[in-house]
Amino acid sequence: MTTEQQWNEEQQRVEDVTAVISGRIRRLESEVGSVRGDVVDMRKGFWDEVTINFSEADDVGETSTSLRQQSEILSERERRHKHSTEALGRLRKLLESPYFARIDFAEQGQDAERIYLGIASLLDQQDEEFLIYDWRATISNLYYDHMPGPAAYKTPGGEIEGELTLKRQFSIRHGQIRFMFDTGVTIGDELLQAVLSRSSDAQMKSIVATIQKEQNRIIRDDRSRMLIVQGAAGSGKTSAALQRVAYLLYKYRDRLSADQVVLFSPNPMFNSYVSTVLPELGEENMQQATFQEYLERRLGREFQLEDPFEQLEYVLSASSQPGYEARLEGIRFKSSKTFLHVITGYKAYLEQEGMRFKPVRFQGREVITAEQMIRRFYEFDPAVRLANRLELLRDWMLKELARFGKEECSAPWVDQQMDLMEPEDYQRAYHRMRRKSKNKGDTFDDFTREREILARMVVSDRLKPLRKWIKALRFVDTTRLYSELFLNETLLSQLAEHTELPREWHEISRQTLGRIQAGELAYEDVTPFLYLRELMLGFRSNSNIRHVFIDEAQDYSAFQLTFFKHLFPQAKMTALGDFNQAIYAHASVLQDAEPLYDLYGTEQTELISLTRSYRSTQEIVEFTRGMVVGGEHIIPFNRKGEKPRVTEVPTREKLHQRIAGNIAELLAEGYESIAVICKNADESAAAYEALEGMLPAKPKWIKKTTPAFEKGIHIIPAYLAKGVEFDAVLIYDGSAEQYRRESERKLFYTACTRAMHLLHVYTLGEITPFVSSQESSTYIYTLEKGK
Ligand SMILES: Nc1ncnc2c1ncn2[C@@H]1O[C@H](COP(=O)(O)OP(=O)(O)OP(=O)(O)O)[C@@H](O)[C@H]1O
Repeated sequence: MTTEQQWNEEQQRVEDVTAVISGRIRRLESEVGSVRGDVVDMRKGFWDEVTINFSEADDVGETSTSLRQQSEILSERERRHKHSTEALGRLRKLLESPYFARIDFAEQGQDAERIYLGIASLLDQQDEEFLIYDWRATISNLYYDHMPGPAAYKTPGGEIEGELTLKRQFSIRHGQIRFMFDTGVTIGDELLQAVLSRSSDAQMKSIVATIQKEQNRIIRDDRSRMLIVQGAAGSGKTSAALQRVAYLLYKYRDRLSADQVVLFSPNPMFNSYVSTVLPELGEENMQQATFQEYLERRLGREFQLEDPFEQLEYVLSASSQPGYEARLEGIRFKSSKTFLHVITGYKAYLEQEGMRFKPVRFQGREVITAEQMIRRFYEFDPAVRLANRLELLRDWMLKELARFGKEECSAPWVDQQMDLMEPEDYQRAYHRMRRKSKNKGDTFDDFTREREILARMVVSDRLKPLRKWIKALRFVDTTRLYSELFLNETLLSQLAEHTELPREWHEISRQTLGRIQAGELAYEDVTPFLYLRELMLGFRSNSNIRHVFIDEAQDYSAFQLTFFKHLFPQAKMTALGDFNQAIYAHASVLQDAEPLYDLYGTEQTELISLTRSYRSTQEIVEFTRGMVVGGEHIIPFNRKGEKPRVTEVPTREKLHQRIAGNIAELLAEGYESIAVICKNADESAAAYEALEGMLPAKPKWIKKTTPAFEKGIHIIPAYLAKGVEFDAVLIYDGSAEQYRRESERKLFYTACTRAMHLLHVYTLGEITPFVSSQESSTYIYTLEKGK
């Protein structure tokens, strides 16, 4: 316990530090104000101050120097303005809450130094001593990694040893200490308790004050090229990822900017959910994207692309349709290592034989036939890489096309076309001719030359799209090449190197080809298709990105991760996920970590596991962990709540009455975010329609396109609830009818683990085996009889 005197001393310090912060804010405000004034003024006067006179050659040089100088001054001021505005933002945050912890550390043989930790550093008036240390500074590690007693931290100059004599935590708001206490074993169980007991928010929160030791390892990992985090539901993977971004931006601030970091997340709503964490820490947000957005950008114009949710909806809802099992087998196969191997082997095969090209057609005639192209292509030196040979072919084709164009000038259609030409076209031709004649020293009053140039112009205009098409290597028939894998079983077996093909291969092929013919690509085909294309034509990459974060990494296949590697060749990767939440039908990259290690090699790869779950109460974790393999390793955080309830109802009408009644009670008790989690979109639609009129407040029906996450009552399919959390979760229908297949186990687990404080499973008829196989003491069961 801290004494009153200690409290008063600390309060006094808070006031002293706050006064320094206020002073600095005032100073910076007037500076920012005046810099902003300058910038605005300069913008206004920009063109007035530079002399524009292009009439004399000398003046041109002078003018551009003058322009350059002006623009340099302007951008320097803008940089300063941005810098000052950011500093001001951080100071305002510090004014709210200057620090959250104090540690006293005595280096060997020296007196203890008091170190206060906050979201940014602050020096005293003389710029000599740190009043606050940034939580990301090396010395701050002492707070996260050590309990009172002997302790050490690493600096670039070596390890500093000593003793941690005090570890104190604060909650400070508006210059007042709300609570403070000295902690022992772990980072403030009390503070963590307090933080976790709060109700959920529409936005994810920063966890700087309570980062746990194992999470700190993730945040500060500097060595690995590939960092894999396998963590239980609610173990703080996303939180740690975001703090890691903040850490990297701080540590490498002279060479890393926020736009060089990208976070891939499962859907747009999740993006909005996490978007405030970095700004809350005084940092600019990283880039955020979904993999689907990328795929759409690359292939969306050529095909109608199925998205992952459509695929999942099919998997969850179409089990009675013919061809269902084959599609499932196909999904698994197409995301497997074998298929990745098939695609890479196929490329090697194509270097020798089997290429497919589209002929160059002009007005219904084949200008260059596919056979000619194939012959040419395989005549190039086989030692030259496939992508380079395609470039050689392209150059040859462009020459062929030019030759064809020349010949075509005398074709009758060109004459006709020339008769239809407008005066502007003549004007253009005239100028062109003049230019050319000047170069050659000719005169241009020659009727035949005029005709010739006009004809060339007509032909060239007509051939322009073809040239563009050739330059973009669109003549490579990737669709035909990909289809070939499903048309030619012998070839596929050969490429699969005796790995047995799926049992229903014929049906899989039929489905794949059918979709391609209809101009569609199933989700499981999109990445392999694009991968094949990039292997042949060369990978498009973004070398500016230095850090890639992949959240919900279990939802990706090894194929997709390989893709990321090529896409971001200069980046380090952090992949965070939970194999127990792998809800897609394809093999999860986290199920078997081998492909992940293969990506950059064991040497450069590190795996960190998080087993402690912070989101849900102890009772909810004890209930949910029984549903998954290895669940016994998940450790609940010691926060008590009510046992989950399971209520079996006889009719749908009763189900809706009970859920509506329950929501009304929860709202009355002050719960602010409540989710009715359904299995899929159809069930959510039905639930929404039935419940909408029965509830005291309007619920939000969450769809895959919902852009932002808000507080309130949500009706949501389980797969969209991934990554987010709610105060109370009501499972709409946890019956055996809905959740019994192995693939549905993880979906059900994901749904239940979204609950922070309260979980209630409703079931229409017999309860899912994932609950009934549980220890009955982990939940309270009620059976409602009657019709
Ligand atoms: N060290 C911590 N201090 C305070 N809160 C924490 C800490 N770690 C995690 N939490 C809280 O636990 C909850 C779950 O965290 P988060 O969403 O990051 O977990 P996750 O592992 O990504 O979960 P899931 O895989 O289930 O989506 C959040 O409310 C987060 O604020």
